[in-house]
Amino acid sequence: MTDSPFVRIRRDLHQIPEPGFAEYKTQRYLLDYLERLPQERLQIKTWRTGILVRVNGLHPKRTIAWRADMDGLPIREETTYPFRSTHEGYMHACGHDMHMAIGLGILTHFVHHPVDDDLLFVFQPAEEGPGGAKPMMESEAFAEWRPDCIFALHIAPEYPVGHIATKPGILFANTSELMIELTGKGGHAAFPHKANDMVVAASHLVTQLQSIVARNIDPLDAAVVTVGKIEGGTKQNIIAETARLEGTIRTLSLESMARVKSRIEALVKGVEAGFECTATIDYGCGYCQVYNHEALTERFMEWVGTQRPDITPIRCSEAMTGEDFGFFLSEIPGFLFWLGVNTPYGLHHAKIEPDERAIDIAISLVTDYLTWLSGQEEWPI
Ligand SMILES: CC(=O)N[C@@H](CCC[C@H](N)C(=O)O)C(=O)O
Repeated sequence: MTDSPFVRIRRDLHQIPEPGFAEYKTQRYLLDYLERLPQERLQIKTWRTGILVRVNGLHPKRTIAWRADMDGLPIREETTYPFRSTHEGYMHACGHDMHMAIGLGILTHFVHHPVDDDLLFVFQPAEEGPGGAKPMMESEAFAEWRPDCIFALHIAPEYPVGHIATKPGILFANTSELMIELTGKGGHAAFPHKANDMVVAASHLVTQLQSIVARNIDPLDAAVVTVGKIEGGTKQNIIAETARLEGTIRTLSLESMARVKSRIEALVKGVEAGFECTATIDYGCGYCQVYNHEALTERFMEWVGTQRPDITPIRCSEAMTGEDFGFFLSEIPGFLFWLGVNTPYGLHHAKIEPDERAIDIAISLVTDYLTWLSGQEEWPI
């Protein structure tokens, strides 16, 4: 049992993870909660499966935004929780249940303790793909309440509870999804010379793709090419006519992103020639880097260090994670920080169990920070 209403909310949300742009039950749950709050200062709009909530300030001159993402992942949960996912094959394995509960906690605080400025809470769908941030930011609904600055957090399994980590400038990488379809000629397993086997072609391609980061990219300009899924063939004694690879590309620079893509295209052409097959490449969704506003982030780290002795701020390195929050930061000053949740299993792991004490810590940290920020005449923007 827990006394914290926001831990209970997190557990409720944990049980209903949904794919991007299909967060129907999640949206309903959040709306039901919002509708039970005192309504005097609240304005609520939905955008697709997302929600925008404005908490009107006392003497508003500016709008400060807080963003939480909403979608789950196609992972079969293996936690020890009694409140496991009830959606078979889906799990909140990237902490978005924590992010939403924290978002509601911060919002609830300001409903009862308004500050001068208006606050905008952005519950954003489809962070894991195909990306809700960009279309949401381009929507009329968002334009009407466009904020002056925007902030977010992401849970970090590797940091202890009570620690946060961030840095000015680039924090997360540029990303692109990668889907490659190979089509050859199927046939009987006993007559390989009469077929073009796409399981063999795909296996060669996966191995060749590993050479891009090792041999085509400056080692000081980090890049990642990960193939996370392979599908091919239908039965053990049938030569596979088709195979499909699904993966993701991560780079710190846009030059490296272009270079990785051109090398993938060259290697795929080579496989087409070498294995007498045809191939298509689809880059799916791509996110721009998370680039933290330098002065705002420096000031935040300094503020945590001086105003919150219970919290340890860590100046971390950049990570090859992707986050479509980068699209918000490409136009609106702000930053994202990691929130320590101390668990041995990483993000996207079926056994991840974030330490829930981080929820109330984050709510109190962010409410304090936004209250302080709203009280500042001048922002370092
Ligand atoms: C924080 C996090 O884990 N984000 C995801 C974003 C994925 C974007 C897209 N589906 C892709 O795979 O490129 C991540 O995997 O970093």
